[in-house]
Amino acid sequence: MTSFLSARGVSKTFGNSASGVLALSNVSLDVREGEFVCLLGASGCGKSTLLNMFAGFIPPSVGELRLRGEPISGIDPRCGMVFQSYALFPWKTVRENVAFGPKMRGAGRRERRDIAERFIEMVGLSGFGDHYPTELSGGMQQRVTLARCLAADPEVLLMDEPFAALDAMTREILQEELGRIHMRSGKTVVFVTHNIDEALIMADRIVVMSPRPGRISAFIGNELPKPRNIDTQLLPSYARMKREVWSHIAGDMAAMRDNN
Ligand SMILES: Nc1ncnc2c1ncn2[C@@H]1O[C@H](COP(=O)(O)OP(=O)(O)OP(=O)(O)O)[C@@H](O)[C@H]1O
Repeated sequence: MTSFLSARGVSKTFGNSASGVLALSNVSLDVREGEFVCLLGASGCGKSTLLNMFAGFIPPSVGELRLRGEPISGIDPRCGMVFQSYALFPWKTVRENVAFGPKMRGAGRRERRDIAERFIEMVGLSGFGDHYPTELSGGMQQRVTLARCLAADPEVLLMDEPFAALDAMTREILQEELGRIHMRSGKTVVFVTHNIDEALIMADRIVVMSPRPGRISAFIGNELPKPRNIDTQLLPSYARMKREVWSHIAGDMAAMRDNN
């Protein structure tokens, strides 16, 4: 079976090979269509580097990345990226921001408006279509970013710590909402985080990464029942999973200390 999104033997060195930084070493990963994968690990283990390679922003030094069996050789409209900072057009309204993707692919005025309204509603911002980003809170701006990405209808959502800048309560609400949107849309998601709870709430599968050099140290399937929300964290199975994930991360950190 051809995997939907894959990395095969991928390494990345920044700078020249003699004095450069080996950010990723021999990473292989297969993401199934519709799967929600979290890349989890401490700072500097290459999570963003791997995500940026899936997005086609940077090429690997060694190895290959593929989407639907085709090599990823540059930025591909089938992949939508959501960053930690909101990256909205400040001079456009919420509706215009969300309608940007459909406009780029040639949708007419009416269709653009309908699509924008649908996604604005999906992220819980009905009534804010005429507002400008600066008139919204950080959490609302991140909802707009998510709506804009979804409205462009990418096959894969690549998300780099999208909720890291938000307060804890807003983050939990948006995690729940993204989980709901994922269940409904069936999109494939690769989501970077260094937060174990976030990975446990969001992921179908957690890919634990460790630093120096960045590599994958464990794949952990997450069978916690869905939809997941704050109550999920009270389940005994949640505590068991958290202990399992933490034991991998703590093991990696101990190994790193011993090597220093
Ligand atoms: N453009 C670059 N030039 C040089 N080194 C880089 C570049 N991008 C990343 N690196 C290095 O590669 C390594 C992995 O970085 P990366 O940002 O992928 O890690 P990360 O796991 O996403 O970290 P964080 O959680 O802090 O964002 C780090 O040592 C980093 O300094």
